[in-house]
Amino acid sequence: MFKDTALSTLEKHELYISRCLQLAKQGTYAALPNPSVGAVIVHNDKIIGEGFTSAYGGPHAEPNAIASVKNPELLKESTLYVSLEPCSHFGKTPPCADLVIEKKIPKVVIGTIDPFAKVCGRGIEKMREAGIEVIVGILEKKCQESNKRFFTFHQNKRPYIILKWAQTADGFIAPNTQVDNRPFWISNNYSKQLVHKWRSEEMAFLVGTNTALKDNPSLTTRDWYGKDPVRVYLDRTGKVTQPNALLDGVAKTICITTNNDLVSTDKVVYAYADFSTNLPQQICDILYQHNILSVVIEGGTTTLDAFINCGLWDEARIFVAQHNLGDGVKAPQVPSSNNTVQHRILNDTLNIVKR
Ligand SMILES: NC(=O)C1=CN([C@@H]2O[C@H](COP(=O)(O)OP(=O)(O)OC[C@H]3O[C@@H](n4cnc5c(N)ncnc54)[C@H](OP(=O)(O)O)[C@@H]3O)[C@@H](O)[C@H]2O)C=CC1
Ligand SMILES: Nc1c(N[C@@H]2O[C@H](COP(=O)(O)O)[C@@H](O)[C@H]2O)[nH]c(=O)[nH]c1=O
Ligand SMILES: [Zn+2]
Repeated sequence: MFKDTALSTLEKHELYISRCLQLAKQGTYAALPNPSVGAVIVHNDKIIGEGFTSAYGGPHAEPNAIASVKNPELLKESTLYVSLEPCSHFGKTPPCADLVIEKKIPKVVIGTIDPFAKVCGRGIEKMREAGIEVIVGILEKKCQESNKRFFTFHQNKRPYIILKWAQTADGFIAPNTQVDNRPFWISNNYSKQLVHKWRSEEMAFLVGTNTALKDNPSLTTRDWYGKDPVRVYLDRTGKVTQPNALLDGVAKTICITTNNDLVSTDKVVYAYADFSTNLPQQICDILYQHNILSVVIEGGTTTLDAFINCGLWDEARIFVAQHNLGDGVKAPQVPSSNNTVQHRILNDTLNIVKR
């Protein structure tokens, strides 16, 4: 409640949309591949209802916020604040724009328009046609950033791409020769656990052929609670064979290959790519077709460099350990960015670089 308020109308709009963003954060990963949205219902400068998107397939933010209002009679005199345009289509749930109209909410303030082709302004249009006052574009950039995977997917027709690797202080990701079938570990156990948290959050993890062969990686979520990501590996000529861990069938796995004749099984889905030209873009197209909104490129350097060289990445998460290796597989380098944040994880440094 604003008593003796000095806030302008715009400041109030920004305050409530900020609250929507706080709420939306709680649903970010569970809602995928849907966006996570926050909604706040305000009556006479007082919040009377709040909600955010339920786990995928469940109700959206608006019905959750509406259901939380104790006295539904007040809806007719309230403003609905929502970080993303209310939907206008029948998906897993009915259109939220219809519900807003049905509940006779007279005013709606929206953070940003929905880039999804089936909505994309139609929710706004529907509500305006029903006589609702609709304001659009409050904290627009922040609202888009809050659903960066969803926006990248629908606007750029590719997943949000996170490059990730661990390197020694002197810039190596592995020794030249390593014990077969086991990764050479560089980062510490807490960093490793954080990576497993990311595995539970992002939709896919991808490795190159040499990494699949040398490390025999599982790419599953073991040191954190949650789902496994879709595992993706490159295998131009069919070098990765049983008993590689990537073929154990415990999680959906996509093999990108030049072999057109391979028939997908319950363990591996084969996807064709021409490795001689712009492979990263083809990988993006394949992941887009599989409805994958985010991918972590785990390495190795050849694979990471391929994405860096064609500018196909959004974020890099680089663990730097304190010890040296002297020689080995050189770590990739991303162009320096003034959008870099550094975290300390015991004796590791984690640099998060955004393009
Ligand atoms: N510290 C860390 O965070 C990590 C370390 N690693 C280490 O990295 C090392 C492997 O790195 P690296 O040798 O660079 O290999 P990669 O794992 O990146 O695999 C590269 C191979 O993939 C195939 N390929 C073909 N075309 C492309 C293309 N356009 N882009 C990418 N790959 C292509 C090639 O194999 P082909 O010729 O058969 O087609 C190529 O040699 C391992 O020792 C592993 O342990 C790996 C991941 C993370
Ligand atoms: N060596 C190294 C990493 N290696 C990455 O982890 C993969 C192994 O995954 P899993 O088999 O599921 O444990 C491996 O193939 C490579 O992609 N990661 C890191 O965070 N730090 C490290 O020092
Ligand atoms: Zn909706």
